[in-house]
Amino acid sequence: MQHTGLPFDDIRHLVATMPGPDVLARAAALERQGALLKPPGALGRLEEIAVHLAAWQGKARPTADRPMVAVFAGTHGVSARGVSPYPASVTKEMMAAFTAGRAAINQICSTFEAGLRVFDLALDLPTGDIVEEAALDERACAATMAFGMQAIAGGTDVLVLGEMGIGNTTVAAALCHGLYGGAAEDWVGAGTGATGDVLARKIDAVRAAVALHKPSLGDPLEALRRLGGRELAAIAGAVLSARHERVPVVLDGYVVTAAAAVLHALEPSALDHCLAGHVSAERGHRLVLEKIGLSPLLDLGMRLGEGTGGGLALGIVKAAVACHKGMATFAEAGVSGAG
Ligand SMILES: O=C(O)c1ccc[n+]([C@@H]2O[C@H](COP(=O)([O-])O)[C@@H](O)[C@H]2O)c1
Ligand SMILES: Cc1cc2nc[nH]c2cc1C
Repeated sequence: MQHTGLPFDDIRHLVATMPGPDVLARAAALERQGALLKPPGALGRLEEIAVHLAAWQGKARPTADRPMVAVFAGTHGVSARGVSPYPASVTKEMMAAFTAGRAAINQICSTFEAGLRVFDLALDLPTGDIVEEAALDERACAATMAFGMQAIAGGTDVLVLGEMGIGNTTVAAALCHGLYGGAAEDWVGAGTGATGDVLARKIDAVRAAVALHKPSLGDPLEALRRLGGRELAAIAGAVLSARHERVPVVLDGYVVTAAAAVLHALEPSALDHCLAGHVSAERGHRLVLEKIGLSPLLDLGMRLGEGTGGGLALGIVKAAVACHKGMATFAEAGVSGAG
């Protein structure tokens, strides 16, 4: 990696040198898909998913044997403005629940035999309040992105990204509003259940934060450090390192998608190795998915975060891989093809 002084330069270099899909693996997977015991296309998106994994893993026979859910947790200065019904202390309390195996994401990981890693990103140190200052300075943002690159350490074949952070649907909304414009209201939803005054403060905070940082928002990494937070920076780093290590990624809800959108804004092909696990019920999620050109696998009205929607989509990913791997071909089964 080049070291030219400014921390974001290293990130920009990683974005500029991302590998593309393995076209030979993709062609081989497609050829097998065409020979399997089913009318062509009859497995719908399961077929696309298997071929996507083949192309981005660089394997003619894709795998989902060692899936990993990585949950990044951060604390947000803006939460002191009363933009969430819950106090910031819930973030740490939920970390204890993840460790004890008692949160929703633990049950989803057990269901699909996925690993779970939880990362505490300086939870005692809230980021700057985005309405008054940048969430992070450049060095801290780049360092946190580099930290997020650990998500795939030790080896995994599919990475699901999740997050935990009271107040982070406010920063996700600010980031999307900063990247894509529109009105603040287009990007702000209930989060953990904001209504009335809480929701009004949330909309005001998003509008004010974007107005304050406006002159710098042409650079997506500046948008991330000014309007985002530690878990969002780590998620962007994890998406980027997964690309370099040929690990396909499943995105979770609004917050994870907003973080990934930063990379898409830097380079439109940056999320080509990603699948959208689901569309959450959070206002803004469907719109940001449209902006980055991803179509969600599931739409179950979920709005929890933690990687739960992405983790649930792992079940579909695993089934897609199992069909691609285990089905007989027409020739093997001795079944007649179409006349
Ligand atoms: O990602 C989503 O779509 C999503 C939608 C609603 C809530 N959340 C979760 O709720 C928390 C943030 O909500 P809030 O109201 O505190 O901004 C955070 O821990 C997220 O994981 C996440
Ligand atoms: C209980 C609770 C669990 C969560 N998981 C992700 N965000 C959350 C927010 C709350 C409040």
